[in-house]
Amino acid sequence: MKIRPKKSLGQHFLRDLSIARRIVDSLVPHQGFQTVLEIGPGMGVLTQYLLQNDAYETHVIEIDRDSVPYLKQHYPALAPRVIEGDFLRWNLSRLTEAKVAIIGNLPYNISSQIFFRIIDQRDQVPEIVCMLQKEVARRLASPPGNKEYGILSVYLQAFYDIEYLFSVPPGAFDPPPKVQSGVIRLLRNETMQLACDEQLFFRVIKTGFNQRRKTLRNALKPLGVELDSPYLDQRAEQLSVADFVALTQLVQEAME
Ligand SMILES: C[S@@+](CC[C@H](N)C(=O)[O-])C[C@H]1O[C@@H](n2cnc3c(N)ncnc32)[C@H](O)[C@@H]1O
Repeated sequence: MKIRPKKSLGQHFLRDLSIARRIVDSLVPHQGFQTVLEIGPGMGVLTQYLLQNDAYETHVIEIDRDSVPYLKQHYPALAPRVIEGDFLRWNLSRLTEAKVAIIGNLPYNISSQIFFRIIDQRDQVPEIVCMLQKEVARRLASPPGNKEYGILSVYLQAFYDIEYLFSVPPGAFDPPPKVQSGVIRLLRNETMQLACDEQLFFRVIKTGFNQRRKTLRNALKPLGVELDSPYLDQRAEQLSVADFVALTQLVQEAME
């Protein structure tokens, strides 16, 4: 018996097995993790290939109550490692204190929230491979100076190197989504420590992009600080992560 797809849970089941294998093969096991957590396994199309790899132990977290018994029945070896729960309310430390790689064909309606949760737990997450709406995937991997570059691109690129891997057409799913999909890989950039206050960094980025067509001189007015910097003549979408770090340091000094 198959699971009837629920729109509210963003369920579009991948039915193209060659794509499923390609997604799982995109994980780079030498990243120093022995545990993989799959978000939203559904009927296990990715899980079946994850279970074939002995380099790591696979766990899954699934919110759908119909999916949990399905997975336990079809993959008995996985049964003790099926978590019934909401990833957005769940801490990785409940699973292990060690590193955990994350994989998933994400529910597109909550993909940004999933990334914010991962950023909060980033020191435990060396690698993420996921499929999401193509437009969002492109945006996250976009370099500065591009219209696609936005708030979440800068937040994530501060901590991860992001690579757009390949696109997946709607016909590969049941039911087909209305949009194209894209697969990305994020590798934790250990060398880059955030050399500024993190909360302020997030605030500067958010404020700058809130009025992304304006120069930062105008867009950052809500911060209420007097600044003098060439960055102010640019727009938020033109600044790299390193530029935002430097700008945040200037804002911090001006606030002191
Ligand atoms: C796009 S489907 C992918 C299903 C399966 N991995 C596949 O590729 O066919 C997204 C999956 O995420 C699950 N899901 C939705 N919200 C979730 C949440 N907050 N936590 C965990 N799983 C969730 C859905 O029930 C669904 O199975």
